[in-house]
Amino acid sequence: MTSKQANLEVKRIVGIAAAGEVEDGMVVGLGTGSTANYAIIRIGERIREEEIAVVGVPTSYQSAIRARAAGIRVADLADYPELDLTIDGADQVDAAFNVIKGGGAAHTREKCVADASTRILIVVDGTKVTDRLHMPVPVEVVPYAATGVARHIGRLGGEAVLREGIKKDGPVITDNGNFILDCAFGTIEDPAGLETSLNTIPGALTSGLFTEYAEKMTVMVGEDGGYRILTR
Ligand SMILES: O=C(CO)[C@H](O)[C@H](O)COP(=O)(O)O
Repeated sequence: MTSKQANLEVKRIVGIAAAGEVEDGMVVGLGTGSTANYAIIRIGERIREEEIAVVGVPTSYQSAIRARAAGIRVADLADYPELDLTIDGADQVDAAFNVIKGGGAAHTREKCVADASTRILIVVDGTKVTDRLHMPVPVEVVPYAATGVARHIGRLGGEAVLREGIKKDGPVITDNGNFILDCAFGTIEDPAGLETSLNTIPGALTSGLFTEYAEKMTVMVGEDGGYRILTR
């Protein structure tokens, strides 16, 4: 097995475990990315096997497409402004449960759904757990303001790089029609303060820093053929 296959297997195991937390009658936020996809597939299987009623609120076109394919009834956040549970992946999680998301450029909708949820289950592999957040923070920006936002990021001590597509020439366009700036700050000493600063930049829609949800968050870490619950 290659290391990529092994990593996917870890994501599969933890995604399936998270789907086990879904109960009959729940409205569930469906995160974006490879780990969340495994949870979506398993929720669909459980709906058929156990005849449970679950409504899914997707966080992206990707999760909406996957949810429909899995047989999950899909609804809008506007239909269900309060959710029982959200299952989502992450790119980095620190010891205080501050999280960086947005590797898939879906963090704006992911943050809206997380905010509306009573509980958040974050599903990651062990490589994403760190003492201090240090990876670049994705910031979704209105294209008109991208240059100005990048200058603000520089004044905050960061370095912003416009994300470009892998299978598309030119900038990545989010599900909301915006650009992504990946903003490197080195080790982030004050994640909550940085999130607040990023929130005040005109034209910056949403940062991938999630610092306000630790109280309602459970972090499941896949490893060694199983998973563990991270403690804060
Ligand atoms: O934030 C995200 C998408 O915007 C993803 O949840 C995050 O990038 C993790 O993805 P994966 O489970 O594929 O590693």
